Amino acid sequence: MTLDQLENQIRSKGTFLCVGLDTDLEKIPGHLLQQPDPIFAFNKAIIDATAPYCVAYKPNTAFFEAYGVKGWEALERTVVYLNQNYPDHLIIADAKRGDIGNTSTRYAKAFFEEIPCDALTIAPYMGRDSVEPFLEFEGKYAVLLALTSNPGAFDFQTLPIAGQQQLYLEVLEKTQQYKNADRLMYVVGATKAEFLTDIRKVVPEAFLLIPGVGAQGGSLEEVCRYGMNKRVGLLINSSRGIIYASQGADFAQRAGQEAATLQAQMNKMLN
Ligand SMILES: O=c1ccn([C@@H]2O[C@H](COP(=O)(O)O)[C@@H](O)[C@H]2O)c(=O)[nH]1
Repeated sequence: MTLDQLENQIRSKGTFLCVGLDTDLEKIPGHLLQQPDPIFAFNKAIIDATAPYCVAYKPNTAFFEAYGVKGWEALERTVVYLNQNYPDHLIIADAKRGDIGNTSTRYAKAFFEEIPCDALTIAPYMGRDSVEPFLEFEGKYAVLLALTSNPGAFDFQTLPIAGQQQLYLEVLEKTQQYKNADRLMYVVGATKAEFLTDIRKVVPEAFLLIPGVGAQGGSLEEVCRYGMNKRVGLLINSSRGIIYASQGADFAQRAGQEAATLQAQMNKMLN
C-alpha cells in the first residue's frame, strides 16, 4: 500500500483508527475455547465487526508467540484472512524487531514475505545497518519506536545526548537520513502528546503510529491537535479498549460499537 492510498482510505472512511489484536486466551469469551483455533476465531469476529471503522490492524506478536506453534499459526491465519478479505487495511506486525543487518533481513522476510504484513515495528537502537534492511521492501514500512507510551520511556528516550538534543529527537533526525526513509513511520505514545509539536518539527511528513489511547489514558483530541499533518499522518491504535469492550457473547458487537465511537470522533477531527 502506498501512503497516498493510506491517506485516501483515511479520508474516504473518516477514520485513522488502528485496531490492536492483543488476543489473550484468558480474556476471550469461554465459548470460543471450543474452536479448533480460538485465537483466530476471536480475531476474525473482531475484524469483521470493526473493519468499517478502521484503516489498520496491529497484531501484537507477543500475544501469538506466547502460544508457540499454535500462536504462530493463528497469526498467519489472521494475516491471510485480512489480506484476502480486507486488502485495503494496513497490517502492522507489532514485533519490535531489529538486529545486525543479516538478521534484520531475516526478520523482514519473516514479516513482509512469509507472514505478509505491510509494516513492522522496529527498535532503532542498533542503528542504521539494523534498520535499513527493513526499508528495502517496496510498499512496506518500518515503524520505529521513537517516544513510547510507557512510563519507562523517560529512562532513556528523553535524555539529552551529550547535553544537546534528546535521544528520541536524535532518533527521528538521524533515521530521516537513512536510505528509503520515505518507508519509515514512527511510534509515539498518545500519553506523550505534549511532545508532538517538537516531533512534527523534525518529521513533518511522516506517519505516526500512536498507541496509548483508551486503556493507557492518552487523549485522542490532544494527539490530533499536535500531531496531525497535511496528509493526516496519524494511525491511532486502541487494543484492549476495543477488543475487550465485552468479554461476553456480545464481544464482537461491543468491539464494533467502540470502534464506531472512535471513528465518529476521528471523523470530526478530519472535517
Ligand atoms: O509505545 C508503545 C508501543 C507499543 N504499544 C503497544 O500498543 C498496544 C496498546 O494496547 P492498549 O490495550 O490500547 O493499551 C499494545 O499492543 C502495546 O504493546 C504501546 O502500548 N506503546
